Amino acid sequence: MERLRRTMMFVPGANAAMLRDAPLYGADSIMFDLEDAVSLKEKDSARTLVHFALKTFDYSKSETVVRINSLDTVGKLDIEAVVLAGVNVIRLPKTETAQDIIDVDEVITAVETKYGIEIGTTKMMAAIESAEGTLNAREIAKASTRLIGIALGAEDYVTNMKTKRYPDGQELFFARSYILHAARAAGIAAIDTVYSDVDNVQGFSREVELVKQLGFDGKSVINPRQIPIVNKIYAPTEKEIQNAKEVIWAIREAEEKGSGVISLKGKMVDKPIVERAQRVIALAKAAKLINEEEI
Ligand SMILES: CC(C)(COP(=O)(O)OP(=O)(O)OC[C@H]1O[C@@H](n2cnc3c(N)ncnc32)[C@H](O)[C@@H]1OP(=O)(O)O)[C@@H](O)C(=O)NCCC(=O)NCCSC(=O)C[C@@](O)(CC(=O)O)C(=O)O
Ligand SMILES: [Mg+2]
Repeated sequence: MERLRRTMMFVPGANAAMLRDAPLYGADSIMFDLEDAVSLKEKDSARTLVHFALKTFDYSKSETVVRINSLDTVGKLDIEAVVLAGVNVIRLPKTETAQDIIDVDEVITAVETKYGIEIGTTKMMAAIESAEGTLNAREIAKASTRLIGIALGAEDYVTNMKTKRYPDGQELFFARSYILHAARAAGIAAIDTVYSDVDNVQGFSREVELVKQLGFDGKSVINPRQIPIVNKIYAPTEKEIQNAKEVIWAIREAEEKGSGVISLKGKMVDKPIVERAQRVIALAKAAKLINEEEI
């Protein structure tokens, strides 16, 4: 079953207390930031802190992600420190081209080789934060077998587009749609961007509803208070769960009978319906609306 990534929580890499407490909030992925949430003079100490946090604290209930700096600054040092500490995923910010991904992939391979780590262990994500990156999203999403997803970084993107964020999100519609299509065509995850106004629960909820409707796997978040809101919106309804269970039971029955055609209440059930039902069940389990053994 594919991993759920409803929430990917940014944790500033220089904040030791936040690094320690990050696993308490139940984010599907914890994203330690060495890039824009860390000032220039704290880059080295944040890298060391994140390295030791990864080795010391128990993050096993979440996926661990580190947002590195670009390779033309201190990115290589970031990669070495976090690959050695066993991070699950490296997120490259401000990805412009497929070559950016290939370059980072090569550095990761060199580090894995140096430390005897199996090549390919460390996965990658690309954050797309500009017009150029958006237009290249299709090639970016297929640039490395390490890639598990691509994400929109909307604050940098709207700056590049000479606009700002509006409550209805119209300014992001093309980027969201294109990034989502690029991710789906490559068979990887699509993660929506952050919502910076932490206290605006209504605005945040509206945005989560929108990106769920579009098809995003989840959202980058910046504060633990945003996690239960995303989880609640991504949780399937009772009716959706019941329908999904009936679809799964119908496939099982068809398989037992050796029948290739699945029918439910007189209607044919085909592969996409089964896939959607499986995702509903995975989301319901993650939201603890049904237990693991139930289906
Ligand atoms: C927003 C705020 C200052 C609010 O502070 P507040 O103090 O009001 O928070 P409270 O709710 O009161 O905190 C209650 C308790 O939770 C703890 N707590 C809070 N946040 C926590 C957290 N993140 N991790 C662990 N712990 C946390 C806190 O320590 C306290 O613990 P305790 O004292 O024990 O009770 C704070 O959250 C925060 O700093 N967020 C991270 C910001 C950040 O990383 N920005 C960079 C990434 S975006 C970017 O770069 C743009 C982008 O690149 C994005 C893209 O690419 O997608 C693009 O272009 O769009
Ligand atoms: Mg950014």
